[in-house]
Amino acid sequence: MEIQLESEIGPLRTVVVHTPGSEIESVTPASAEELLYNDVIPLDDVQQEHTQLMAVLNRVSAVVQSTDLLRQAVVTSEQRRELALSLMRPEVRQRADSGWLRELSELSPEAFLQAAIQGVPNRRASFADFLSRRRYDIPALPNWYFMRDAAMAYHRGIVIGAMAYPVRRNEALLARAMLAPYSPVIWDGSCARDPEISLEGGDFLVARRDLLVVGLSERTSAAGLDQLLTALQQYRTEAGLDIPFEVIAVQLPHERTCIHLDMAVTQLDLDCMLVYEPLILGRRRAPVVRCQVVPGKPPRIFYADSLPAALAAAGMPVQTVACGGVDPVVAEREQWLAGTNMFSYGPGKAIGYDCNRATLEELDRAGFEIVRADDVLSGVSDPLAPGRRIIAVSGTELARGGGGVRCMTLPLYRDPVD
Ligand SMILES: NC(=O)NCCC[C@H](N)C(=O)O
Repeated sequence: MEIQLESEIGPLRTVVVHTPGSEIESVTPASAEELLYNDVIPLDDVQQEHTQLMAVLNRVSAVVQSTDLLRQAVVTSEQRRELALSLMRPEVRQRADSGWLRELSELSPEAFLQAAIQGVPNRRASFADFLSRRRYDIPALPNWYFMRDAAMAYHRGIVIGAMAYPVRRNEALLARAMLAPYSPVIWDGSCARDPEISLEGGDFLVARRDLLVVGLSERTSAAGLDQLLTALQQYRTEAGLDIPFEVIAVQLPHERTCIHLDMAVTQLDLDCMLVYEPLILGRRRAPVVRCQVVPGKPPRIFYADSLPAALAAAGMPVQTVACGGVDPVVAEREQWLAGTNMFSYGPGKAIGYDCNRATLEELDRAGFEIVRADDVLSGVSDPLAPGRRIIAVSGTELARGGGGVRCMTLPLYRDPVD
C-alpha cells in the first residue's frame, strides 16, 4: 500500500476508517467525560451512520478498514505478545503472568485485534486487581473510530500522534503497528512520555507539500510541534525536498468545543475554507504564528494577522465560508456538532453532516451543490461529476462521540492537485 499525500483536497485514492464496534459500549455516564465523549451513544445507530459514510466513501475511493491493515502486524504469536504487552497499563504489565500472556498471544489475529480495540476486562486475578476500580486490563478504545487523530500522512511518510489524553494513547501504538510496515515514520509520538509533548492529527493540515497548517490546541502542544518540525526537516532533506517550507500555527483556546484545528477550519477547495468565524476571523480570533524554514538557516517565526492573511501571504489566498452562517447562536450550535469538520475527497468536493443545516445553506450560497447521501448511493447523483459539491451524511450520533467526518477519516493517498 502506497502513501502519497501533499494536499488536503487532492482527489482521494485511499482512506482508512474504523467502523465503531462494541468498544463504544465501554462508555457510561460516569466515564463519558474521561473517555472524551459528549454522551452515551447507541451502537446500532452509530454503526448505521458509519456504514452510510463508508458507502459514500466507497463511491469515490478505496476504503480500508483499520483491522485489515492491522492484521499483518499480528500474524505471529510473538508479534501478538509484544503488542499485547505494549497495550497493557504498566501496573497490569508488571503482574502479567506467563499463562495469561500465552493465552493472549495464542488468540487468532482476528480475536486478538478485537481484544486490542474492544479491551480486555480486568481479570481480578489478585487482591489489588480485585479491589481496584479499573474496568480493563487492556483498555477499550472508544475513540478509535476517529481514525484521523493517531496518525497523519505527509508526502510519502507518516507521523504517529502523541495523544494528549491517556484514554487515546494505545491508539497511537496501534496506528504505528498498522502503518509503519508501509512507509517511513517521520516522527513517532506513540512512546512520548513527556506530558509537555502532544500532537494529534485533527490539528494537522497539509495545505501544500511546502505548507502545513497546525492547530496548537488542547491536544497539540508547541513543544510537540517543535519536535515534529525538527523531524520534518530531516525527512525533507532525506526525501530530496530541500526547498523552503512554512508552518502556520493557529493558537486555539483550550476548550472542549474546539479540541482540534479541524473543529475550527477545514479546507474544501484550493481556494476555499470552511471556518468557525469567531475563532478564525472574529475580533477575538485565535492568534496565528508563521514559521518559515529555509534549509541551513534558523527558522524565522513571526505573528500574522489571521489564518486567511497568513495563507494569502504564503501564496494560498482563500475564500471563507462561515460554519452556521451569520446567526452566532446557530453558528455556535453547529460548530459543536462538527459543522466545520468536513472531509474533502477532491478539489471542491467534501462530505459533512446533514444535521448542520445553516452551514449547508451557507455552502449552497457559496456555490456548492448540496447532495443527499442517499442520492449518491442510489446513483441519482454522481459524486465525482464536475463542480463543487457537499455530500450530506447522517451523523447526529457519530457527532456525540465528539467529532465529524474529517475526524473519522485517515487519507493515505491523494492524487496531486493541478
Ligand atoms: N479530529 C477530531 O476533532 N477528532 C475528534 C475526536 C473526538 C474524541 N472523542 C476526542 O475527544 O478525542
